[in-house]
Amino acid sequence: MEKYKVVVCDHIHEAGLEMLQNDPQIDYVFAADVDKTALLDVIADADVAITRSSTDVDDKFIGAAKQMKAIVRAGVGVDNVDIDGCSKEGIIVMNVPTANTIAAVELTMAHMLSCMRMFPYSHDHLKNQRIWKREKWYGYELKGKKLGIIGFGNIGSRVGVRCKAFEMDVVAYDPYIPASKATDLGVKYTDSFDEILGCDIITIHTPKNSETIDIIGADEIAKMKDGVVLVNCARGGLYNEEALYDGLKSGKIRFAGIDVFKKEPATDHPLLDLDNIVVSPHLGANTFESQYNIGTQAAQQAIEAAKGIAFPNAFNLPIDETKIPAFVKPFLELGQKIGFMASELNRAPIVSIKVSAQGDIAEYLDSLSTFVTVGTLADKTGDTINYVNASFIAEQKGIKIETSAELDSSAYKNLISVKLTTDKRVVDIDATIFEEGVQRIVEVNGFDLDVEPKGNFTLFKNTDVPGVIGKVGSLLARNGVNIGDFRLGRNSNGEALAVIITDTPVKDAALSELSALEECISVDTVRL
Ligand SMILES: NC(=O)C1=CN([C@@H]2O[C@H](COP(=O)(O)OP(=O)(O)OC[C@H]3O[C@@H](n4cnc5c(N)ncnc54)[C@H](O)[C@@H]3O)[C@@H](O)[C@H]2O)C=CC1
Ligand SMILES: O=C(O)CCC(=O)C(=O)O
Repeated sequence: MEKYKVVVCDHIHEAGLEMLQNDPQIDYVFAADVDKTALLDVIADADVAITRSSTDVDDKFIGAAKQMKAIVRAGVGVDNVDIDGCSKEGIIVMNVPTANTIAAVELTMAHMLSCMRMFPYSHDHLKNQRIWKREKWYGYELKGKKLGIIGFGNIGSRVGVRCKAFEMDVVAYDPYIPASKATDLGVKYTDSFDEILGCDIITIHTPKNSETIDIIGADEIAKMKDGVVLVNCARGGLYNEEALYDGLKSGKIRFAGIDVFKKEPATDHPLLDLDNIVVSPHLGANTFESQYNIGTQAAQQAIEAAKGIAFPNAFNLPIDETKIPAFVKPFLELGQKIGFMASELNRAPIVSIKVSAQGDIAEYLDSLSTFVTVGTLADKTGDTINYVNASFIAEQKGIKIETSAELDSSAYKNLISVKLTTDKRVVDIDATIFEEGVQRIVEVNGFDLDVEPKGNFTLFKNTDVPGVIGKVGSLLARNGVNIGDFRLGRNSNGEALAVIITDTPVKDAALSELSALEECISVDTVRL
């Protein structure tokens, strides 16, 4: 069995580590406590690395990662990942985009309220200095204040919604969204940065890049209202730190709530000397809920990437973004996944791969076919497959690749089908993505299904007679296997196909028992 090395470079939730531990094909190394120089040796033969903001993926890291296929940034910001450098070495960079959104939103609210009511200071006064001085702690209300949000993405937009509930007058500045994204939420949209600078409170939620570094500097602060409040729970350096310090020192900025610093850890930062600032040590993602979500999603993405099943949330897939619209990208990922699934269900020398598409995605058949081929051949040909060499390797192996744009005859807006022919049999899988981004396998070998391509799959085909579901259920229970989901498809030949998704992989002994059932036609497993 092929094994893959995944190095966890920073702390992630235990549940994510367990997922890596429980996958028989993954050898994982927990290196969060390893010194960053020693880490370079640990990653030398790694297939995938999971990183957070404490690990910079810079030229040293990339140079040391000789076999790396992918990096999963367990969080949103990839400003500490050299994406171009990774692309040059063929390393795919992924993030986990929305798992910590709510945690960052709520921390922003905590900072905003702390700035208005100064309660970290009054808390310290009472708790640590034992002073009861109510007249010292007059603050301000959020109600009626004008809030300027710079960057109206996942976090900024949710901050906007919460601030509307506080009866604030909310205005968003984000040149990369349609105005309706704000106005639909009852938030005013502006394309005037000066309007934002004129607000009572300003909060920023953009990525950190060449356009946003120092987006607020001395000149912008000079244009602000006296007594403005600034919040930054996005990235250090979006507000120029020297200008922020001067503004706070002079009292032009009344208060600031800051979670992030240009250089972290920031234990010796001049901003910490001021007494009109509330700070936290980059805690935007620090809730148990978000760490669970990020840890498990990062582990899932790392497993999929290591095996070549899919590269979800990738930044640098070899796709020309100007030629391939955003809605097609998830279908490419899905195509790779069902290509992988088809080849796992049909483990024999491959004769041909046929990729068909219906709907608007049919225009992008060549790209779909490349991704399906990568998934199908991932680690099955003894070669390292990537998006550049996939069709070349297929050709070298004598595998015929066919594509076809089908007529729109199905009930689905877009449908991708993979038909994998080996010298033993044919496996045919159809899949789609619904409007909400939900991936679904809708047909396997002529059996209609409705199942998410994720988890430990056992495909049990049987003669369609009464009592089989009960037998299969109790057999698995006897073998200590818990069923998470059970989907059934039937055909007109008196056969049924059960797709059983289990919490843990079904072991060989149980598979043999399943095959021995008199109704059984075939049993296959695949882990996605
Ligand atoms: N403090 C913490 O622990 C955390 C920090 N973050 C950071 O928060 C920030 C926002 O994250 P998300 O909302 O998830 O990202 P997102 O990608 O959903 O939203 C970012 C928004 O910024 C906009 N934007 C880009 N350039 C802009 C510009 N020049 N002016 C105005 N808007 C611009 C984009 O159009 C987008 O709508 C990121 O920097 C991320 O790294 C995220 C999670 C936790
Ligand atoms: O967990 C981390 O590394 C911090 C979270 C963060 O800043 C992000 O997701 O962008």
